[in-house]
Amino acid sequence: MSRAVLSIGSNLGDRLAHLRAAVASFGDTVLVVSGVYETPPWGDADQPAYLNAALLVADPAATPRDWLARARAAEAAAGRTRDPERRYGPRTLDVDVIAVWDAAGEPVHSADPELTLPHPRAHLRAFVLRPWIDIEPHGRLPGHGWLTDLLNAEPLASDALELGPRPDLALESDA
Ligand SMILES: Nc1ncnc2c1ncn2[C@@H]1O[C@H](COP(=O)(O)OP(=O)(O)OP(=O)(O)O)[C@@H](O)[C@H]1O
Ligand SMILES: Nc1nc2c(c(=O)[nH]1)N=C(CO)CN2
Repeated sequence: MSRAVLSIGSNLGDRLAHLRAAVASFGDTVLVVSGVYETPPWGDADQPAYLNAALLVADPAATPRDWLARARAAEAAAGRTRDPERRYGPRTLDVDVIAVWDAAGEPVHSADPELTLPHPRAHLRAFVLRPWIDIEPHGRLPGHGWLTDLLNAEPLASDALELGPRPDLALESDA
């Protein structure tokens, strides 16, 4: 399994530092990094705004489970804290595996609750789709279609209008 799109987000502490550390933790598997977007909280409005970004990563040796394990390790390194009572509550770092493609370029599909692929809520989240378009303008979310169509469809269109890249913030893959 070789290629994956990851979504990273933070809304607690030094948000940019958490995102930079997440990118650094993926080392030389990182092919492309999106801009940084400040986004309104999705799913639970009573929390600070997030910084979100997307990464394209590749590693010929990595299985889908390896990407999940690396995502969890990055979250742990950021000292991720969560309120178990709040499903979509605030966090220092969230790293989600959005989609994975195998060595033949075919999208991986999985209904395993531990690793569902593509991510089951990606198509509902402008904070995932908008940064992803930065790194793959002609990308498709497997099973759902073109990223640009999804982002422009209701009900995401109104969310998307609030999303703006923060040109003052940048992620470096070797940060
Ligand atoms: N594609 C995926 N990427 C990341 N985690 C996943 C995925 N599919 C299933 N999971 C599982 O989801 C569980 C909850 O993950 P997490 O705490 O990051 O969720 P969340 O960020 O609160 O919500 P969401 O999954 O909607 O982003 C984890 O135990 C993980 O195993
Ligand atoms: N804007 C935004 N909202 C969220 C995010 C996120 O990364 N960005 N992550 C969440 C955890 O599932 C819940 N809500």
